[in-house]
Amino acid sequence: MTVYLGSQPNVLIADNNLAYQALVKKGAVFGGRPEGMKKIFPSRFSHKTVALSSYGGIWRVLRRNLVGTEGVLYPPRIKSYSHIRKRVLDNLVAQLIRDSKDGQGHVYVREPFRHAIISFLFLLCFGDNIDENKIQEFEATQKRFTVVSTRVIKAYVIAQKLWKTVFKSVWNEFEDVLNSIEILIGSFIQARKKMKQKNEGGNNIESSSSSSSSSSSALSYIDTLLELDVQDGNDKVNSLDEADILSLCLEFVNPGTDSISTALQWVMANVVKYSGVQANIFSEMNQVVEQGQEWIKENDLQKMPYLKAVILESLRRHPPVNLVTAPHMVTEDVELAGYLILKGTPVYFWIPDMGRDPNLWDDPMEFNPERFLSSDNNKNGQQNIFDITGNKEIKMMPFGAGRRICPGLGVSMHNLEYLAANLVWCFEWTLVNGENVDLSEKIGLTTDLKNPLRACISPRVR
Ligand code: HEM
Repeated sequence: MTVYLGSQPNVLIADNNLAYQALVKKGAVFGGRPEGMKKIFPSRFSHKTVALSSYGGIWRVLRRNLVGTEGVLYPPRIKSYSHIRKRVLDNLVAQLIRDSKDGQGHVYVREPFRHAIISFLFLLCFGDNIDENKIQEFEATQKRFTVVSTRVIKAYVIAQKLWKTVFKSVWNEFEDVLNSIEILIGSFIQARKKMKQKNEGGNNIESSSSSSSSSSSALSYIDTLLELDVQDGNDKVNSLDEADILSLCLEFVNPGTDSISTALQWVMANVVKYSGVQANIFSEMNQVVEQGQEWIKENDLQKMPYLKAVILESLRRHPPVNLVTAPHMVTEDVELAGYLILKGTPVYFWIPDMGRDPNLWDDPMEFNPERFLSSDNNKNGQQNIFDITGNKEIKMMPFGAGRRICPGLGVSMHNLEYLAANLVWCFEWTLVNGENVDLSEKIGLTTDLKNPLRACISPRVR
């Protein structure tokens, strides 16, 4: 049996409160991962990743390495990657200007956004000194990997254990793309190892922050993985092998790329559709940044509650991830709302329903950022900030909730705010003549716009 929480036709139980109980109160019980997911991928592809590990020792070590105090996604460290974000922003703005000249003023945003996000995650993963052409090579291979992986999953759903025999061409294609990825990532790992050896005895890897020199600087995910020891049952401590590192790097770059870039596309679709929203963001920015400032800086963002409300409203109304990326599995028999859910049962949470519950939100299908602007002020005179983690109650859960909550939450929110703010600061966005923005959804691994966003942009003069 499979349990779905949400209100889709095949759903057994529909209630936000149940999601809260399952994910937060009984988090450890609902924190497993079905074994079936691991069987899909061949053995050379390691299963030692955060998302695929069941709740327990290995999961804890890998997750702490990612988001704990020594990790690259540790929230206070996120701002220290501002040089990478600025490099990505400059490229994105230049690309949009080029595209708008070719397209007589209008641009399609999906590919430029995707390239910006993959560049950011790539540089965070493999080191901030890598050239643009390597990013492009990786992006092309990664795109192929995503396409082929989707075929693999379909083949597995149809033929289960026999998929490699029944769908031999898919298997060959998968082997081929894995080879390319292995070679590419292997070369990044070697380059990073060499650079570390060169720096040994001298520079601390975190100390400098140059972004263009060949001796890189900011802590990268690869650095943390190369140093990591994992206890593999029976008290045996091992360092990660190359297959583990490969899988962890893919886990770092792949899901984040599509989810952040799709989320950014939804934000900008609403900005273009509702000119009042754009005007409010721009007016808020004008009140907090200095005159003539060329771009919105990281520290400016915390003075922009309206911008944050727009991002939250977009994630509520259009969560990019629909079913929690990987299904949860119940690790022991548990009772939920009178249902006995047996150990080993996969449980899916239909994320969009959680944020569109009419019992919790007025006019849930309306795009209304003001709903996040609480009139209560706390002691410091700052606006109360909506708790997106769901720790107190679940009203929406674009990043999941509980122990398995997305470790990329902090970096994703920060990147979304930074990029959306700067896109409005650099350009005025308007509808292409005679067109409206179509907010219909296309549901896949992420929920994308059915018709990719196209808009006119005019650089703002300052
Ligand atoms: C807008 C951007 C993003 C959204 C909406 C999103 C959403 C999600 C959701 C819904 C889950 C499932 C949580 C659960 O199982 O309960 C998840 C898990 C995960 N996400 Fe994200 N994600 C985003 C960005 C990222 C980024 C940038 C990274 C890494 C750099 C990342 C890495 C992961 C990992 C490793 C997990 C598995 C966590 C675990 O099993 O403990 N995500 N994400």
